[in-house]
Amino acid sequence: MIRQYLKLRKTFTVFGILFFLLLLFLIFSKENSGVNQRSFDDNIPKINVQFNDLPKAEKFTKLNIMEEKIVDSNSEDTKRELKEARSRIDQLEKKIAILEGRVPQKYPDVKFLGYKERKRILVTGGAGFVGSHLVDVLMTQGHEVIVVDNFFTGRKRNVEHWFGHRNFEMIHHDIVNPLYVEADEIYHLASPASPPHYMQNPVKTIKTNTLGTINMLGLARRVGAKILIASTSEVYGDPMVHPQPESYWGHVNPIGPRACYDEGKRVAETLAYSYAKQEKVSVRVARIFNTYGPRMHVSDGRVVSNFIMQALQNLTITVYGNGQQTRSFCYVSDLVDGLLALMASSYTLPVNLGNPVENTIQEFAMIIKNQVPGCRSMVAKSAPVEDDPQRRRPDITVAKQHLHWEPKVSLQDGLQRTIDYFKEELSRTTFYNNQTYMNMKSHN
Ligand SMILES: O=c1ccn([C@@H]2O[C@H](COP(=O)(O)OP(=O)(O)O[C@H]3OC[C@@H](O)[C@H](O)[C@H]3O)[C@@H](O)[C@H]2O)c(=O)[nH]1
Repeated sequence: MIRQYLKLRKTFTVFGILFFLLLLFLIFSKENSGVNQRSFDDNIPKINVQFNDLPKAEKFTKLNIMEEKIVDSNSEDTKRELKEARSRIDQLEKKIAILEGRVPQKYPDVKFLGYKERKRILVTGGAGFVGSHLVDVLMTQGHEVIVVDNFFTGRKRNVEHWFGHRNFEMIHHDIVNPLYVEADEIYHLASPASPPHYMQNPVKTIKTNTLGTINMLGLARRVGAKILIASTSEVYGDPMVHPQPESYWGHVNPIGPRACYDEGKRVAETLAYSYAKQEKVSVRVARIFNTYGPRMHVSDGRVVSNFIMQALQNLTITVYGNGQQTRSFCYVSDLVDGLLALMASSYTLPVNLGNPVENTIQEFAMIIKNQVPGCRSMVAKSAPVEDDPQRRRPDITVAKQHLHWEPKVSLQDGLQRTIDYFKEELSRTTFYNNQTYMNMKSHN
């Protein structure tokens, strides 16, 4: 009797284990298929999903049928669209292959650094326009880079070529809330920088530059990191001294529409030197003047992107006010070199980083119009912007003397690279707009 009971118990135990294993198998296979689906959905634009769901052969059959019809109709526009569609499909196929692990992700070349030279560097706003270019250089130099961004104005696309790299980490986080990570250096760039963007959400802008800066300075103190604060030429306001040296205290309207940014950055500087004095934090402060280059958003709203986008589409180039206000434009790679030089130097007071070549905005509109081949845009004046600084040009004596830095890229070269970038962005946007339209038509 006892023997029979033991035999029966053994049998039930074996069945129990088998049943448990089966359950585990079912759960895991379900989760894995979910992960694949998620990463696919996250990375492929929604508008293309239906088409991309088709097997490759079927896609090309579809395209071939379209192509035959197009050859018949002999429409140049449609032929161009088809060519773009083919290249997009190719790109998406490659992306899918990488996501499915069929081919390894290819990264830009990265130097190997030994553990003594390799630093862990935090870049706040690292998915933004300037931040992402800085991240590229730091990664290429072989450092470990942690990007923190809340994607208010930054974009994953700017850094997606590093996704999965063992030296790269991306944290979706708003620095208005505390952050606990280990770092040797912090580049604190997070903040909207385009006037229409920061004016659209002034409270958020001032919170980022005050609370966000306190959090980053607190982090630097806790982990003993050196920190570089991205300040701005806007701390000089509408300047009464020209060109502006670092010793100039500025002329800022504390309650005007730009105050959230100007005063936010002024407080950020004050905080930096307070932490340096009281908590012995090692700080660097860069006063960044107008910067331009690839990865500016097409709807960034600043003058360079606005004028180039208008010129490329033969739209009216809108000069705000009388166009006699001046600016000096620095190409983004020059700025990044300046930021790196400042972080590496022992100079702790604020440093102007910008290109001293100055133009009126009216002249600048003509420069861009002339550099876009076949541009038929008119240049027209529109309402002035409230509190718009009338003159701006950096005095870069300090940067030259202490960082041995000055800009190298001419306005013509920099603009050419930027125009090429916006051309590509425009064809991308047109393509997706057309896709949406085509999809809508096929659904009707
Ligand atoms: O379409 C436009 C856009 C802008 N402008 C004018 O062009 C000039 C430059 O304007 P932007 O918006 O590019 O930039 P601003 O110089 O006003 O501010 C910038 O200063 C330096 C940085 O810190 C920031 O990136 C940003 O705040 C202004 O006089 C503006 O009124 C136009 O005439 N037309």
